[in-house]
Amino acid sequence: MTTAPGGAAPPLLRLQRAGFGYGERVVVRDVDLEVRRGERVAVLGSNGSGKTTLLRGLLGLAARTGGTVEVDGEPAPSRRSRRRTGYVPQAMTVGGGVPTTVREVVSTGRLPLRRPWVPARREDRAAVDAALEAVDMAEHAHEDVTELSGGQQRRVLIARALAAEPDLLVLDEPLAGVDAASALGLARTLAALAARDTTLLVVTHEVGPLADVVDRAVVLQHGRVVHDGPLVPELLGASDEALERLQEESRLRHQHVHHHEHETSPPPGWVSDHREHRPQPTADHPECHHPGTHHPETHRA
Ligand SMILES: Nc1ncnc2c1ncn2[C@@H]1O[C@H](COP(=O)(O)OP(=O)(O)OP(=O)(O)O)[C@@H](O)[C@H]1O
Repeated sequence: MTTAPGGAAPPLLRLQRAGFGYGERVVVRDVDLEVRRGERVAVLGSNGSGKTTLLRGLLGLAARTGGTVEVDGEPAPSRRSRRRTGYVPQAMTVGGGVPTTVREVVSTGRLPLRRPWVPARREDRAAVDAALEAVDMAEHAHEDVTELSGGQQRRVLIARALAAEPDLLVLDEPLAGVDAASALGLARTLAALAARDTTLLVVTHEVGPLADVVDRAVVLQHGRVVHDGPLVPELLGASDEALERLQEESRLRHQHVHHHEHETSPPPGWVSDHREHRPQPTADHPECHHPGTHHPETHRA
């Protein structure tokens, strides 16, 4: 672990005023986000709000249009940061008709750490075993992945990411596209990972099934963070409409706070959406400025 000059460990992930997009198009902007070791953070937001782009951006799979990304205090993405970050993409299943065992798929997660042409070492096999155990798929290790349910396949992909022993596991909609029973199994798997203090960043539409897993929620709206804090009850089972309502409440609160000449701070978890909704500093009100810097640990439940 890298240690900051002051001696304190940096957050595992730190985004400062980060923006991401595609070509000329900026989709996510001005994101300040810190994830500390052991935190389990859900990224919520309605369709098209930029959740996947945020994940892809911090992994270096979408273009960074501004700001900075750091993993463990070092600029990311880098070779090192990629190794430390496990990624389970959205709606991906394993298949293609070629019979492959669960163990073979999980073992591919180990490849970035292995030297070419060198057979798997004992620690490689142990990491694969541990990953299979972590997602409760050890007893299926020799089965053909194409014959597993969608939920089981998703668990195999989580295990593949875990096989590289990442510090941070990033999952995009892990519960999407599987039946209710499989979603429950996956939620249990994630809860088991959470119990082992795995650091998780999970994009999800529905945080309800993950209520026991995540300890913090970040809500995106139109590519900006409008909430970063505890998983408040309004967010559980939040529909797109509920998220829109939260944003409107946030906007009204900010207006109210501003109207009262900053007598009070926004309630915990509410992040200033100052670009769109808050007045910018003017010659008349030079003090009217709301830095976006946010310290998540002050917002934990
Ligand atoms: N490869 C791409 N090229 C150009 N624009 C893209 C690309 N991928 C996504 N976008 C656009 O970026 C915006 C945000 O998409 P993104 O997938 O990040 O949202 P999301 O919140 O994850 O949505 P959903 O919940 O539907 O998955 C959308 O308007 C989308 O059209």
